[in-house]
Amino acid sequence: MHLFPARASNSARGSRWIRAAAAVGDRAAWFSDLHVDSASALVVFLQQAAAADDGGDDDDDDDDIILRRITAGKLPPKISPLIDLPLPIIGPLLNFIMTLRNFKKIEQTEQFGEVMRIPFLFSTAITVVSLEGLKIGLSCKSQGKKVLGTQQAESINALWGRKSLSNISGSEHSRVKKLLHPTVSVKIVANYVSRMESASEDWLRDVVEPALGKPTKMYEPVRRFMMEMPLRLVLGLGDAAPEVGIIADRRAQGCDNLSDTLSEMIKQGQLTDEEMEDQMVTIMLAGYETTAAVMCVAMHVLPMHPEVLEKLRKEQEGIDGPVDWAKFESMTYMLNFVKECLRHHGPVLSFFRTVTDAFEVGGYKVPQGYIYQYHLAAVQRNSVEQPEKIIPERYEDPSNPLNQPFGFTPFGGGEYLCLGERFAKMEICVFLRALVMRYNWTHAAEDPRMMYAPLFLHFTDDLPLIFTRL
Ligand code: HEM
Repeated sequence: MHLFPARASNSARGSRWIRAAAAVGDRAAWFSDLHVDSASALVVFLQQAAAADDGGDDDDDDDDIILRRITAGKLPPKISPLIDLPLPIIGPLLNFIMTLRNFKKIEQTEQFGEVMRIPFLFSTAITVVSLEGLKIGLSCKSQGKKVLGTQQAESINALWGRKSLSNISGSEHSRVKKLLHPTVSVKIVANYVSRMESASEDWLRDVVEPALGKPTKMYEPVRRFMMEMPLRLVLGLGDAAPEVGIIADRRAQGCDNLSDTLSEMIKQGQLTDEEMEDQMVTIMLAGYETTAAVMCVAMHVLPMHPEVLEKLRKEQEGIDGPVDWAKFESMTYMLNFVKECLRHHGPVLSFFRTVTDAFEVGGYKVPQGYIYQYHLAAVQRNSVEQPEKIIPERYEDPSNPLNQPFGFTPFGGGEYLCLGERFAKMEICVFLRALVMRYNWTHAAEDPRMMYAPLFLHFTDDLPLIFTRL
């Protein structure tokens, strides 16, 4: 599947993308430096799309979304990554960086306890690896009182936008989120099931088939693949949409017959253009790396769990294609397997909030003004027996801690609960169905390397696998 065909059918869009991509080059490097890897990868993807899309006139580029933002000089000067704090004291920072590696956090907890303090010169972060800490982080409340507010690095703010769901709070956040829910409803996401199925089949044909029998690095190709789907969902790109996701053009041309997120937002007529733009950028960035990571975790664990693979195949063999929403919902074993992948190596390590009011966690006082880091991945992984093992049946047992409130939170919770959960699960299940029905595979490297860098799970050796046809 190619989102942007090598020859663009028409268009104003070619020149716009090419000019913006040219301007963006060094900014992409800026992002890589900061390890804001997802932004960097998306920029490269867009540049390549521009290169493929070579037609066009000299239309103005007012509406280019990510590119305009990146080239508009809105970015803050280069300072420390992630939480934009003043210069740190070296020891704690090194410690902090080291803990991002895989599940070192769990080992650290054994050494230092579940609540750790990271002093910086002018500020302090508290990092909490416990269920109690997670509950406070997700609900933003302690003992019923609101104690946490949003906290994003200035660099992320600049890229995602000040009106991004991730950067707004309180009644503004509730209003925008309420308006966004219908744009990712079952009705909308269901439209993408068959697209995801055919896109997955095309992708397997293009990427896996030519590599049969040879070690092939899967992580990067999967990531690139997963960049395309949010762009389709959000902007309708490559589908019926008349233009490259442009708010003004879309409004002018009418979108009554379109059902992507942007068209739905325009039809609602309740969000400003800035609000819509920021949500689109947010969804594009939030929506691909996470999903790609889960698909790769699935590919990583399945060769070590042949009994699970067999059950997955059995379930899928009982479901005739093509898949639709009802068939997707009937994939209960597959859904439970995907949950296990999310538990085994949740794609999101942790999140940050700002302490707006002092509170206590794990017997420690957390003062106002501190930064609060709560951990999703490590807490969940630790919450079951035999955490290394993939056991989809865990989700069938109501007494399992995973099935208790806050027991399973890879998509977050509370007011900031992931907007794309439904879409993500559909994408992953439909992709895995296509994969397990066609191939067997083994690891080409003995010890696949995974790490959180900085907050999202990455396969640093690109997950080399060897596929054979079933
Ligand atoms: C397996 C895949 C995914 C995982 C594990 C995941 C995880 C998360 C988590 C943990 C949050 C909460 C952030 C916080 O507490 O501040 C979140 C928020 C969000 N996610 Fe996802 N996500 C995934 C896929 C997606 C997809 C596919 C989309 C879009 C189509 C998406 C869009 C969003 C948005 C817009 C938010 C912000 C919600 C808000 O602030 O109210 N995510 N996600």
